[in-house]
Amino acid sequence: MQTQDWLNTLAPEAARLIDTPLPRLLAADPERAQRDALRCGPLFASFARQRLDGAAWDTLFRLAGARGLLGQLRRQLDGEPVNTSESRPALHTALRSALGKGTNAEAAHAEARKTLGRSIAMADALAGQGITDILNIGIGGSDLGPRLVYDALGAQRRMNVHFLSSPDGHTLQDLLPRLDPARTAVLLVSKSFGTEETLLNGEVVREWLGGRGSLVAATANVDKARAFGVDADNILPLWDWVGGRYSLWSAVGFALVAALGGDRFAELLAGAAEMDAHVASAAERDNLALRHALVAIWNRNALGYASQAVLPYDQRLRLLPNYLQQLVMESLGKSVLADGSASVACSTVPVLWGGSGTDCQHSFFQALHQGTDTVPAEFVGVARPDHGYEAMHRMLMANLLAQSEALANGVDHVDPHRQYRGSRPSTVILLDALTPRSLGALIALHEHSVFLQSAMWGINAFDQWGVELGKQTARTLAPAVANPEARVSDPVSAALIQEFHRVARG
Ligand SMILES: O=P(O)(O)OC[C@H]1O[C@](O)(CO)[C@@H](O)[C@@H]1O
Repeated sequence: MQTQDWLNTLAPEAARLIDTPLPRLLAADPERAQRDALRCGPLFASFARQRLDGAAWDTLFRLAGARGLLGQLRRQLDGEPVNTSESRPALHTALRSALGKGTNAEAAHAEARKTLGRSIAMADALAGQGITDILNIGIGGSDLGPRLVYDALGAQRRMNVHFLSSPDGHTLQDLLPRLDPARTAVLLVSKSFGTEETLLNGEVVREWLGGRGSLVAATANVDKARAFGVDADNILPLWDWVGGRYSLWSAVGFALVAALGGDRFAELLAGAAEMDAHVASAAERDNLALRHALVAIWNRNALGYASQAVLPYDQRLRLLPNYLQQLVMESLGKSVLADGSASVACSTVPVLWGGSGTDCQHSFFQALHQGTDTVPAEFVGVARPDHGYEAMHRMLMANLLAQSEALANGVDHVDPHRQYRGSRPSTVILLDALTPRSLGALIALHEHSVFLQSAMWGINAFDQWGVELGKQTARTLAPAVANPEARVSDPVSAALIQEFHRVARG
């Protein structure tokens, strides 16, 4: 089925529902609260407040079938070359699951198990040598995943982890005086070992180490890591079949293995594997990732919503929006078909943004409730906290639930300033507790949803050519930033660089 055909099929459903108030849909079908909610292990999700009714869901499931979405997911799990522009499989699922059939997937899983064993042994050895701190140097997928998980689960840790991503000397200036080179392991994380920010940060820190401490690398480019000065024994491999933003489960997560311990890292993998198994085997209507993806498609392509807010109501998950920004926007920010033959005939990625509750209620929620644009929201809460302040947790939960309800139901008021239109859709995800297992499941759910959305749109979720031009342009401007005499062809850049030199050099 072609894009225009499924768009045409959705259009009458959208026309029927776009002006039907969500409270009316909810009142007409109270059972949707139960029917449109699913659980997988420690994760429960309710889609009942999406602006959809039974007939629209039926249509979406029919289109998912016609586009073969779950069949395409199977191809990804089995190691087919779903990353078409780079002719590679995308086997991040093999890092945690033995679900994939066929030689590619099985070999990938075996490699991953072997490397995990090495990572655990190396991390234990570092702990035994009195290493107290890990400095994780990496950016994008080599930073955001470990950072999210460490922030979420690092309260119980055997080592501290510090993150250095951007080439901003302020971070280093603040960090290095607090670290003892003899008790710090520096971890260079770069799939390519060619990312300029990571290499520059690495050079400065290597000098600071001065031969003390340990230098460890996680990379697919072992030769470059060795040339940089990392001992072969300290290099953990990555593979071209894992995309950077999907690589948390590999040696990219070495800082987590070191800080949380091998057992808790294995639980993170097990939580993701549990979600993999669910998504690979659940029937369409019971399939959490498919539901999640179809809601995204509905909001983007049927209702035309151009942005999506992610709202964790747990401070430990405050980095979730940052993490999902890369996962979603780098994966789905595409406008050509996977085979490059044509432009996509529909809108693709929404702008993903967000912040943690309840702080966000006092910053941007005004716009969510009364702004002219509707922004679908995803609330993420945790039922059982890891503290004993019950009144605080009750207040946090009451606010999460209230916001989803208020956005949906709105309220009529004679004063237009106090009028809430309502009908603003949201999904509520509740984790039983914040554990490695539930966090693994939550992240894997989003990975699968992203792939299913890409399959609906016919785009490649696993390349990121869009980030290359900026990198190349930075290389061409670098000489002029260093030397005011160097020629710059773009007149605006030339003027900005002159202004920079005028102020910087005094
Ligand atoms: O791990 P590497 O190769 O240093 O790349 C870091 C990040 O850079 C990107 O290629 C984008 O610039 C991401 O996809 C990736 O996660």
